[in-house]
Amino acid sequence: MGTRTKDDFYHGTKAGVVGGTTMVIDFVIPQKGQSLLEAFDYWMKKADGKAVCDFAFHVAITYWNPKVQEEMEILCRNKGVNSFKMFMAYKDSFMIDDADLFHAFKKCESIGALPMVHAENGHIIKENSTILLGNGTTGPVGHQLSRPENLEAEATNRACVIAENVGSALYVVHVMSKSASEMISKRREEGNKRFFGEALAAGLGTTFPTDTSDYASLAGHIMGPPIREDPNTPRALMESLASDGLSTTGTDNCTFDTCQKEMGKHDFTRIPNGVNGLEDRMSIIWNNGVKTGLLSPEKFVAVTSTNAAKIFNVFPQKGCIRPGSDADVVIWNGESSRVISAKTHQHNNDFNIFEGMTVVGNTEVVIVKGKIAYEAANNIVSVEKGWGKYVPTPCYSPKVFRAVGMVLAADKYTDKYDNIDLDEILGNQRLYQKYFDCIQGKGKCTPDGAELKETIPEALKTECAKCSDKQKAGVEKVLRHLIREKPDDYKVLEDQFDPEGVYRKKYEDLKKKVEEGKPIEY
Ligand SMILES: NC(=O)NCCC(=O)O
Ligand SMILES: [Zn+2]
Repeated sequence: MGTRTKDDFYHGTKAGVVGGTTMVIDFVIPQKGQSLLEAFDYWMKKADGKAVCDFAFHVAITYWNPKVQEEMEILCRNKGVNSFKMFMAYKDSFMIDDADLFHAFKKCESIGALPMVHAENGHIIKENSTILLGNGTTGPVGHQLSRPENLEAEATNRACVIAENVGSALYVVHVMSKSASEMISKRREEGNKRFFGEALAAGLGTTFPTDTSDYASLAGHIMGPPIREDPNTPRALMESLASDGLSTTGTDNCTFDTCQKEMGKHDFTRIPNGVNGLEDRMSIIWNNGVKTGLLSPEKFVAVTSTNAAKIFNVFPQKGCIRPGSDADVVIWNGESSRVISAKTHQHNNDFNIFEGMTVVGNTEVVIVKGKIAYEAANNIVSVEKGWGKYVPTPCYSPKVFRAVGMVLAADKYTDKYDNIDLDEILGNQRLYQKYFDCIQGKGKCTPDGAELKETIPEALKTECAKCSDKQKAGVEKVLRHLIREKPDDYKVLEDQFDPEGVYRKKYEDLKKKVEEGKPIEY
């Protein structure tokens, strides 16, 4: 905040790739009052041509007004952004209040996006900080004292309560304490599978140093919410991942060097918040999760890759190895060991929070979109600057908007027209043309045609989440017919309903399946 991170998109993604991460989702953070679209474009310029693996964006909402709402819609519909982060901390800069959180969550729900929160009570942090500084506690330990675990748990619970009142989904980023993780896991156990929590490499892999004499080490570990001192926290967070209480693992990779961290030498509130994690995330999770018996290798894949790909709606392009998926492949050696050090890491930084730790479980070979990018054997890093491209994350992620029990009867499409004879329409050119003209807005619509026209955009985005089985079969029939018999009409509809090409990848998969005569999976 107020100072530039050491890792740019080149160094950050390179570190990620060497460690086995083949796609990143970064946070676009607009300044208060700045256009969200302008901030998005600025971030795109920072990433494009530099990233060595694919990337996507979450966009932060740092203030609230009608223009923000409009821009959220544009980002969602046309730019491939399906998640927005709100800060409950950083009072007087990025924090927004509960009413705005309520409205932002509501907006997300209405446009098929996922609201994310940084959950800490910013008001109390500010009051605590003032008292601590007044008492002469100016060093990094003040950061920890001003942000106790209960402020994270309280805000996490509050975010859940707000989302429950709105009826929205929720994703809590960087969950750093057991009590905060329990706020989410409790809801998930009760059946709300639309709430998700993310653990970080930092929280799973280390604790805050106890040697209070080493400023560089203490400041190097400063982030929000804090890395906890409690030695039980890393295991508790890993157990939560194992039991499906938390769903994903990220890094919030945000590195500052020793010199930048010096900014807060005499006032802990001025220490830039952020630590590394991208390069070591996978090894930390294997070492502390799989080697300890808490996670199975399958669960390791789920929490490091597949779950995130599904939640952010880039599955099966990412998050699995299948015909048609991107060839992002990590060959993993579950027994090789390495000592983590800033002297040897790929980050553009002089500090590593895992310094000196021996981790078992490391990358052997990393392939990014079909190209070998790293070979451990001879420590060959052959990443290519700019090889990474922007991956749109389409709204209405089925994982978020079609979670168990979410689609209530009232959320289903009407069954009024379920008995219409599709074969008759598709087999009769004159009848077919009438429907086709109606959908394009070029001709009059029958009531069922009008209903269809209304429904198509959402049904395509949600992969027919609100369709009954019968309706899904009908959709499949129509799509097959269009792809096989009317490819030009299919193209017209593709241009009409996906002008920016945000959903094209999904359509292409579907098209391929139809061409291969395979059933469409919903
Ligand atoms: N986690 C962390 O301290 N990152 C910097 C900004 C933020 O809190 O999101
Ligand atoms: Zn944050």
